Amino acid sequence: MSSTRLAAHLWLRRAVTTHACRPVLWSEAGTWLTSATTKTRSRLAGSVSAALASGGTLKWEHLASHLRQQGRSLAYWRQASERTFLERGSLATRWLERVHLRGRRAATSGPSAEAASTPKSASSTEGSQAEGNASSSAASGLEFRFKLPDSVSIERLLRLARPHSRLLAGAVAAQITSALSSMAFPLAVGRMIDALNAVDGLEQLRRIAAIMALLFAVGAVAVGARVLLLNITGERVARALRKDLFSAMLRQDTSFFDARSTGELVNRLSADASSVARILTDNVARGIRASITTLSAIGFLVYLSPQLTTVSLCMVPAFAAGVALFGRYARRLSRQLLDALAAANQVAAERIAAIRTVRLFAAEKLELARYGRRIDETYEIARRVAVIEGVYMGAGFLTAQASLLGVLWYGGTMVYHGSMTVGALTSFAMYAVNLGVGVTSLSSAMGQLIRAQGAAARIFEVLDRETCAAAAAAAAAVSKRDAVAEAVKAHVQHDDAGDELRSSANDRAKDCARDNNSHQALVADPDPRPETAKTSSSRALEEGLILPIGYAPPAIEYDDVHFAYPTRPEVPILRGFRLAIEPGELCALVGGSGSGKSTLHMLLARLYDPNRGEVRFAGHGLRKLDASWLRRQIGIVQQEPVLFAGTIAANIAYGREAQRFTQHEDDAMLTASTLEANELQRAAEAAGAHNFISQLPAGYQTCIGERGAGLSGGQIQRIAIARALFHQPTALALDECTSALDLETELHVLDNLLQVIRERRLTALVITHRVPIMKAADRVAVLAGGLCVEHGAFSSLIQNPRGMLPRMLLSDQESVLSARPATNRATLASGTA
Ligand SMILES: Nc1ncnc2c1ncn2[C@@H]1O[C@H](COP(=O)(O)OP(=O)(O)OP(=O)(O)O)[C@@H](O)[C@H]1O
Repeated sequence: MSSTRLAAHLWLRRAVTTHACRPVLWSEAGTWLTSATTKTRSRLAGSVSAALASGGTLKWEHLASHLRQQGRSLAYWRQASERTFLERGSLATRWLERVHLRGRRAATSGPSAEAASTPKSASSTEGSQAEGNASSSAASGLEFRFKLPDSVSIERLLRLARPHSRLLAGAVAAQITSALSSMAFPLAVGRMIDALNAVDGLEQLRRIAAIMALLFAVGAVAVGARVLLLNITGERVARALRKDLFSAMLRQDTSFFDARSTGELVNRLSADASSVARILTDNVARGIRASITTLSAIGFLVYLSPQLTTVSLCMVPAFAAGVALFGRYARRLSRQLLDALAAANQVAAERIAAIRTVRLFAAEKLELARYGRRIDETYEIARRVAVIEGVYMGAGFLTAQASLLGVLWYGGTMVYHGSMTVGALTSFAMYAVNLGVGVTSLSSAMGQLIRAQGAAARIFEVLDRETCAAAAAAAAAVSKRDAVAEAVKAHVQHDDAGDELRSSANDRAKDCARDNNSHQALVADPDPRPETAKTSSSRALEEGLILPIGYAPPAIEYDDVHFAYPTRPEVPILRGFRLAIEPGELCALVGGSGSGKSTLHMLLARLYDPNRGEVRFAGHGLRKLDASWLRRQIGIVQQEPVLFAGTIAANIAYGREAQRFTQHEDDAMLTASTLEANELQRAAEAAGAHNFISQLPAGYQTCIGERGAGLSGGQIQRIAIARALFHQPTALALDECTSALDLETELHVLDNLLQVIRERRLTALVITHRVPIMKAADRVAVLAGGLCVEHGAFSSLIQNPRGMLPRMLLSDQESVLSARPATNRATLASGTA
């Protein structure tokens, strides 16, 4: 095996074994990877890790064939000099996501996928790997099982507590103290019994009692300290886990959320995190205490009678075998139980969030039954857990009792023959009981720890999942050093900022290129707005490229964009969409329902990446840009905007508040009241929201409920528009954002918006069915069949009798007219279409 292939092989193995999976056909991967660059390999490593972490069963043949395709494409990519490895990596990422989804479907569709992945196939493959025989592996259609781990290693679980090791050490010290103080008790009882026959018995009794009183006092303090320290440690572990988990969730790409429910994710944050934390800390302490009890009990037993100790320990091997069996079964059930509970919570969370819909359809009974079914499933698994726990604990108890009986019988015989005192036998029996308690408690702690592994697996699944965006960001960081200098030059030339600014920007670009830590690339800032209002800030963020575009409106370009949603990879939405919007141009986007108009916005904001082709903002491929910066540039108003519970002012200021927080994180949360009231009002006026807001009792400080509860649909839309405008974007992406308004208000709001777009010279991509907007737009683009079928001025498109636009408007009009009473027809025909 050549050194490159060996490196590729080692890489893939590392990526895969990290997630405890069984990979096959190493040599196949090696063959392809020899032609890949180091960077591509590292990208792909991330992708494979992500796919593995997400679980499912992936078909190796898919992976192999796609790797080959990637190899072919690589030659093409090499020719296209302006494209970086980043795109290649990203394509690989997307493909792996698709394979992952296929794998998930295969896993859910039946046991065949599972069956195909036999240990035999794995081992035979490892054999082929050792041989490094590419041809034999290529011919094979073996499967390669990406298995979601049922559990994580106990070692990894224990590592969660490492940052709190001091507290934990305190708790352990307290635990040891309390365990040792109580371990002296049986010895003291034996001595007391034997003292009754001694000459100075009373004196001995007094002395022993005094020592015991002291030990008990120390033990009581130790118990209190242990409980306190353990609780605090548990809470700290839970806090850290939740923060890490939430942060990992926020980092995930949008398709991650398409495939998972809110309830399930919230369940991981709440139940799983606290279960892991509590079980971890409680059981670590309990396990330590049990170990001390067990070991010291054995020590005392050996000290009192080695012969009798042998009798009492003869049951231990049988018990250990029981523990091992129980562990395997309990781990699997524990994971199933958590999954079932999460599914039940998902139903509850979704139905409670949509309680109005449930009521309107009088579906309470249906939902109760649905939830009941889920909970019954949970109960069924919990019942099985209870049964095996019961059997396990019962067997443990029986072992302990049998061992005690053996001690009493055999020890009694020894006392009878005079080879042991009554006191010693009493002490021995008590230590034997302690041993039983210690072993039972140790095994129970192990059992709990095993169950925690199941919950932890659900948490690590998210924590370990590398996102497409993260992969791209990492790649961007690598390529940014060169790109920043290039971009600064390009944009300063593009901008009207003048020679002075240009030279300053170039200076900074040179500085930046000199800077080894080019994550901190600073670029020129010709933006005269106050620091807090800048959207094209020169501030360096950690990831991607930040352009110094200042007031200059950006160009937006869709270049041969192909796209299918990751959750439905087989349904193409865009099939080579091309559209170039000039800086400061207002483009109206028209198309049938479901044609992919909103998808174009999603791609522009980089909530998804195209499968092929590129979206460019201000001349740069989106993958090269810092995603947060990009999103701050674009004011998006979705068709059904979502508001958060809080004041109206806080909702309007949301984007800017987030920006400020990112830039001055130390300042803690900025409240809306600290933000500029006048500007806020201007944004609301432009959105046509000021009038109704000022009529509310608390005006801008009026509190609204979750998802804007307490406001009408039209009011929510207007606040969302104000939120987008207050954000100070350089581009606007509006998605039928006035559809909930009455015609008069809508025209008023649209009028304001058009004025703002013109005044601020915003580049705008407005999805609409409204003729006034199409007329006002510089250009109308028509989307059909995943393509831009025509574009141009409204006046010219509408006059083309064979064009799409007239047909589309006509069919819209006809469907509206046929649905309305005759009296409205004339008005609608002349007013709207
Ligand atoms: N998250 C998603 N996952 C999978 N498919 C999706 C997703 N979002 C949208 N789609 C599908 O993509 C297609 C285009 O959706 P999109 O929302 O872009 O259409 P649209 O043109 O904006 O429609 P409308 O005018 O009705 O809002 C639709 O067929 C839709 O079912």
